[in-house]
Amino acid sequence: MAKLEAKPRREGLKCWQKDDGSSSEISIAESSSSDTDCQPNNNTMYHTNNVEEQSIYSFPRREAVDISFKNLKYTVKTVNFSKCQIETKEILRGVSGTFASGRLTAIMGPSGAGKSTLLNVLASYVERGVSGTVKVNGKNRSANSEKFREMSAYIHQDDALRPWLKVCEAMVVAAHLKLGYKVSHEYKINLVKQILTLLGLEKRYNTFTAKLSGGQKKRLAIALELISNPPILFLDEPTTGLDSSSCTQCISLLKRLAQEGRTVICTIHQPSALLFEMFDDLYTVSQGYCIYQGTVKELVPYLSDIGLHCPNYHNPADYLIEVASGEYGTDMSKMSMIASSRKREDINEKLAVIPSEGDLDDANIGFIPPPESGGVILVETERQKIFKGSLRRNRRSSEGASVIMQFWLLFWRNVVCHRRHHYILVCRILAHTIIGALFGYLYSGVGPLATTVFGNYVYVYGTTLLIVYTGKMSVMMSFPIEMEMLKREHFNRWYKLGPYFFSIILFEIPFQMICASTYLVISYWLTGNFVEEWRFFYFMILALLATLSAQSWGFFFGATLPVKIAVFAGPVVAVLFSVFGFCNKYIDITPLFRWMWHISYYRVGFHGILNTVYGMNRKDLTCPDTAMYCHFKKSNVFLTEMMINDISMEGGIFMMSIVIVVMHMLTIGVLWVKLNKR
Ligand SMILES: Nc1ncnc2c1ncn2[C@@H]1O[C@H](COP(=O)(O)OP(=O)(O)OP(=O)(O)O)[C@@H](O)[C@H]1O
Repeated sequence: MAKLEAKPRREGLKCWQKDDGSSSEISIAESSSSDTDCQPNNNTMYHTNNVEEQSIYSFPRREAVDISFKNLKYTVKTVNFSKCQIETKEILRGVSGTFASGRLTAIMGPSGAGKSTLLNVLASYVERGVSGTVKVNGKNRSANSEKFREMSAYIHQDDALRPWLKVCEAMVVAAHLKLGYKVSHEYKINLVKQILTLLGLEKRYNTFTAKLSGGQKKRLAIALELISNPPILFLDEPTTGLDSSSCTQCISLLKRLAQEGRTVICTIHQPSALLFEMFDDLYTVSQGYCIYQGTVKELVPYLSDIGLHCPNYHNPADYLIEVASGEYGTDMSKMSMIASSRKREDINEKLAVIPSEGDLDDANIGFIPPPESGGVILVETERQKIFKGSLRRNRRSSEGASVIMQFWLLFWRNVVCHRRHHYILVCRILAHTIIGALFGYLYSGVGPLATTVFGNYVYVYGTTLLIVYTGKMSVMMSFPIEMEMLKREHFNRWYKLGPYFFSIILFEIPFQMICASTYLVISYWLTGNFVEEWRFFYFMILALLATLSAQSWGFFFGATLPVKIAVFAGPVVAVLFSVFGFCNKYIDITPLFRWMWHISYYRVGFHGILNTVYGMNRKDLTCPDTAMYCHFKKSNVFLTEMMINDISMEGGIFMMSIVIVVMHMLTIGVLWVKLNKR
């Protein structure tokens, strides 16, 4: 007990600390003097040097939200290879509890106890395999409740942030996405600065997120979610990877957010005594059981009551983990029974006044009207507008930005990130240019001659191979790299999948077309294939469709398979398709595999390109003056011998267009399942 009563130096923690260690006299106007992109029109609100004064202004207050859950179970099916059977593993074994508003709650327990799982289940991040009830202010919450998603934000352990965005840009994009365009730009900028100040990041306004420290990244991840002012915050191990000072900063920030009326729940591994004391409540999990729920202060007396005496001068958090790890031979199921039979008067009294019926999606949980006076007067009118807008939005349960604006913002973000990370784009263009010049040099002048038809055939073969591989491989990694960020942003309702997907492909498609065109124009010209404009036009159309078909397959593999499998499965499937039609004649293919010949976009592209070169009534090829016999003088002879003299150009264009559309639709489908079937 004596140990618990030794209070940390709260004065130093109460305020949010700036990165330079000081805790007051913050002037955003001063720190952001070099701002360009994110500068508000009227910055009067920030010309205060008084932290307390700034902290009066806060978000429109939302109704307090209490979460209670009963008999929550989570089971997964695992394959036992040694026994060749599927086993069911119970990870949460019927846990119950309550997380109250205005409290900072820690979910603690040894590694593998089920902390993250409990957080995932409560945040609705996992839905399959979950049973039991979760109530929000007494209303039943369904697993896929939109209302609950709107009320909560989930901040994951890994700081999945876009490294090439500045802090202010990341915040402003999030503000546009979450608040929509009915809210003025000035308000959003002010809000962004307000939040960054609150989190001690105002001096990092123009810093790239890649250059932030671990603690700053964590705070930025929280700041991004605070824009929509959610009353519930879930955080998975927010202190992992932070030094003790950053941990203290982070937890004191969470405490402050809780004190404003939010329900803040976070998992934590093994906090120091100082950190431990900063939490209000504690929920301890071990082997899927809840072995303690109550206030931090009550922990040591409670453990003593059940015969577990925390030694003097021992960190109670460490002792709790030792108990939960079974170091004192305690039976967790028995401890869980004792914990559940224990009454928590404070929480139970509070919950008793909440009417407990109906579903959350039918309930009107929204904003509390702002006080008539108080707050920063300069922005009061705007606040009122926002508040009313938020109320309306809340009633309609609608999104922030419209779908078109979501697309536009995400596209802009994508372009900015690529522009800053441009060496990959430059490499892609350079590679196509160099290989175009190389191929053009190797097969220089083969186009018009009857004696070099096979050389030209190899050039077309190499061309198809190149554009198919560059189309596919350049995008295969897009989604695996993006997936964590996409999951976080989509789960926290920043945007819908459709606008996100189109913002990606509408950058990649034109860029791949530019790359492929660079190669095609250079090599086509150097090989002397240019005869007529319309042939070149068909050549380009077919080649570009082939590269875009491959690209759509690349997106599909990237979205479907783990990176390590995608990088070899993609090329393997590409080779498989190339076999059926690249150099094979239809009659040589085993009937069993002829369907592959029909669906191979490789074959369609390759044959179509050859037809643009030698088909469609091409004039006689040039033969040597001395030649007695010139076999391929009539280019059609070559196509007949290769059994590709009856190519339908329109059919090929149609088939590859269908491949592109179908594969993109399948990719959207796969991503949708990954994001929504959790
Ligand atoms: N989908 C799953 N399939 C199989 N096992 C799972 C699954 N999800 C969680 N587990 C197992 O459930 C247990 C609890 O996992 P969880 O991530 O919740 O632990 P934790 O308490 O957060 O641990 P840590 O502190 O190490 O992150 C672990 O043994 C984990 O391997």
